[in-house]
Formats: sequence, structure tokens, C-alpha cells
Amino acid sequence: MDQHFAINPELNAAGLAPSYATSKRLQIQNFLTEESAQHLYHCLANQVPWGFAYQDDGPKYKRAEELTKMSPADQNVLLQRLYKGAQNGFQYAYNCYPILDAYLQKWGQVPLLDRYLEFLNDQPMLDFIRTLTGRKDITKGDSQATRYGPGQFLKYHTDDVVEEKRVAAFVLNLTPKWDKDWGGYLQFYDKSGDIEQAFLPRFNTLNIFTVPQDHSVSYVANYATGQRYALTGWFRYG
Ligand SMILES: O=C(O)CCC(=O)C(=O)O
Ligand SMILES: [Fe+2]
Repeated sequence: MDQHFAINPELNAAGLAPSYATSKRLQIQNFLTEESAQHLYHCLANQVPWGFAYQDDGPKYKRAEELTKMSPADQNVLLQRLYKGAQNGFQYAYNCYPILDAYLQKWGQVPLLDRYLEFLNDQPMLDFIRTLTGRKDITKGDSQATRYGPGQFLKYHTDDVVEEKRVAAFVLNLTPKWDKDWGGYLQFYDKSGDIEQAFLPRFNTLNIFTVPQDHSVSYVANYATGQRYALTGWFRYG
């Protein structure tokens, strides 16, 4: 496989660092070369066997193989149960492909995403992120592919899992076309619950932010006609 991914050579991490340091989050457009972003997008849109991630006494994941064994009626029963759970507590429902687990367990279903995970952990990327965040102690990145469609969401949370040693969360958004009435925003809140900032899903755009920090992916409208594709994860120390 001769697939090669690259960061947009015009970007300057040191130049962006002061803005990240001040606001604790940043949106960087045209993050990868156009060719890299197109390859990844077509992979997410056409090749990924999407499973389903949700919460049920802890994080749960159904692989694509299990999902296809469920009837549409049973899938709907599950979704309604998740909506019920969302009434009173933390909940999420979105399609997912756990790239790091797939890599470590050698699922072998999407070789391009194995190459992407290596790219994420290669020197140019780690150096860029260390310079951008000012955190020289970052040692690695993990990632999952996500797809949010109508009726899917990720409720307010902070990404704080102490033992996972997360320094910064990232969302490499790969959604080519999105309408601002469709929901699916990455939203950040202040203490009183007002939205401080919200990032529209946008093609080839890296959203990166310090952890912990209050955020959510707003509910995708039932009338949305698109899917929100992204590669998300965390850069870690130790
Ligand atoms: O997809 C996004 O914009 C954010 C995802 C997120 O917050 C998470 O997976 O923890
Ligand atoms: Fe998060």
C-alpha cells in the first residue's frame, strides 16, 4: 500500500500555538493535504463497516457484523431505550469504527485506517501537535472513526478519564457538506450553560482542544440528509 498522508505544508504549528494557548481550543481548516483528506473521506463514506457506539452501564459497542443481525425493529427498540436514558443521564448514539482496537486486534478490514493510525503517531504529526499545544510530553495518539446521522448525538461531557492520560482531544472533521440547521455541531459551554463556541462540521478541518473541557455533539436533526464524518481521538502523555 503506497498511501501517503501529509499535513498541509503551509501550516505553521508555532504560529498557531499562541491562539491555542489563549483559547484552549482551535479550529484549523485545510489541515491535511487535499489528497490525504479525500482518501480518508472516501474510505469513511464507502469502506468502513460501521458499528454502533452507545452507553448502557458503561460504554458499549456493537460491531457491524452484530448490527446487521439485528432487525430494523430491534435497532429501533435499542435507540428508543437510549433516548429514554438520555432523558436523565449521560448518553450517546453514533456509528463508530474503533481504529485503535481494530489495529491492535488485527481486524484487517480497513487497511487505510491502519496507515492513518501510523501517520497519527509518526514524528511529523506528533511534532506538530506538541508544538501547537506546547506539550512536549505527548507520546501518542489514538483514534476512532465516527459517523453521526439523523437522530444521533453525544451529550455533554468533559473527556476526563484520568487513567487515559489525555492531553488534547481532536476531531478531524471530514464532512464535505453540512447545513447549519442540521445540528451536529461540536459545542463548548461556559459555566452557566451558554454556548461559548460551536464548530460546524467542515471538510478537512482539525478541531483540537484541551481536556477536560465541557463539550457535546448536538443532536442531528431528523430532517438532515447528510452524514457527519470524522476521525476523532486524543493525544496522550506517558
Ligand atoms: O465529534 C466531535 O466533534 C466530538 C467527539 C467527542 O467529543 C468525543 O468523542 O468525545
Ligand atoms: Fe468528547
